[in-house]
Amino acid sequence: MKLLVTGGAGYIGGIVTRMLVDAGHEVVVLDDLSTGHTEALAPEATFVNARVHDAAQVLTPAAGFDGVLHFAAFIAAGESMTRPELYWENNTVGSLALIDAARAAGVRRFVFSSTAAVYGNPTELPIPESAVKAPTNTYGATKLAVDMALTSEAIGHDLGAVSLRYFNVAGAYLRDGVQLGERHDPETHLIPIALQVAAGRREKLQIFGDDYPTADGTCVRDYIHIEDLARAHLLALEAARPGEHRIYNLGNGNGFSNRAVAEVVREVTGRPVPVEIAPRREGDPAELVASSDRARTELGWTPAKPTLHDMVGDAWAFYRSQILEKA
Ligand SMILES: O=c1ccn([C@@H]2O[C@H](COP(=O)(O)OP(=O)(O)O[C@H]3O[C@H](CO)[C@H](O)[C@H](O)[C@H]3O)[C@@H](O)[C@H]2O)c(=O)[nH]1
Repeated sequence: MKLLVTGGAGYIGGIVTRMLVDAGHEVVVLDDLSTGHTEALAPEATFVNARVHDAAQVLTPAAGFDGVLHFAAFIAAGESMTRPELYWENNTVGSLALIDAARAAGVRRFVFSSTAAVYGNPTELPIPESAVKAPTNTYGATKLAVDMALTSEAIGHDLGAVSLRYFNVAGAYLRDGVQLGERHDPETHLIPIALQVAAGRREKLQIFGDDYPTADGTCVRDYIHIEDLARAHLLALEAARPGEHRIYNLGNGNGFSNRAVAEVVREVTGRPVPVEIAPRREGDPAELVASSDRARTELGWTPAKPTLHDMVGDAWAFYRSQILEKA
């Protein structure tokens, strides 16, 4: 297929692009490099430096695109509470412009990066796709709005849409001499920050809140390896059917508290990770654990690296070779 990948210079979009190219697809990457890195771009893909808002410049009827995979977004849940306008403008307004462009260009398949954050504090665990959607942060709300727009688009204009609701993505892609991993600036995600502490680049890990209604009082998340997550995108692309909006949770169904994550980082790195309890971060749900039964049944998706040790091990290998050794 000829595919447009937005956010292909990011952690997840960059890795999915490699896998799409390896599978024989022709890929054009659209990314404004606002948070992405040129090193993450797959050399086989054509790169266009533009915002998703301007996708119509590339996504023309004459260009003959079969599908769009839409990763480009702002993703820091904490920041989305202090700068919500950025998130609505980039994540929602930008996505609506992209959907318009896709419609005008006759694109039949659309795979969207949705999130566990759409559920807010879940009323049932593990969380099925049918659970109540009540986001507690703006990030989740901006993504839920796009999910709803895709449902309308599938019904109204026969789009084949798939939303993949990521739980917490971790690990790195370490294959064929290519090393791609998580690198945000500034870093806000738990595992990369804990690795910076283990590496001595940061004094301590601040854990945001220990008074949540969980076993040890810290928030609980369900981690998924980037390779398993990426593979689900290729399956989703094949599964897209005109007039249907399919939605799949992607996680392993195992909850790890923030304290437990710090412990796994200590075990894997063999280094101390001093922890300090800090105030809660605005907008954080207490516990997010996925039921991914639908993805397993309908997509035939099976995670190959379900353990947090594997994820942290790969993230640590990436961090040491790509960040510490090149610094
Ligand atoms: O220095 C830190 C960083 C994070 N956390 C805590 O660690 C947990 C995980 O936080 P992350 O920022 O790593 O990720 P989120 O759980 O906020 O994940 C959200 O954002 C992700 C993308 O960034 C995914 O989309 C995911 O589905 C969505 O829920 C949260 O309890 C957070 O408060 C800390 O205690 N200290």
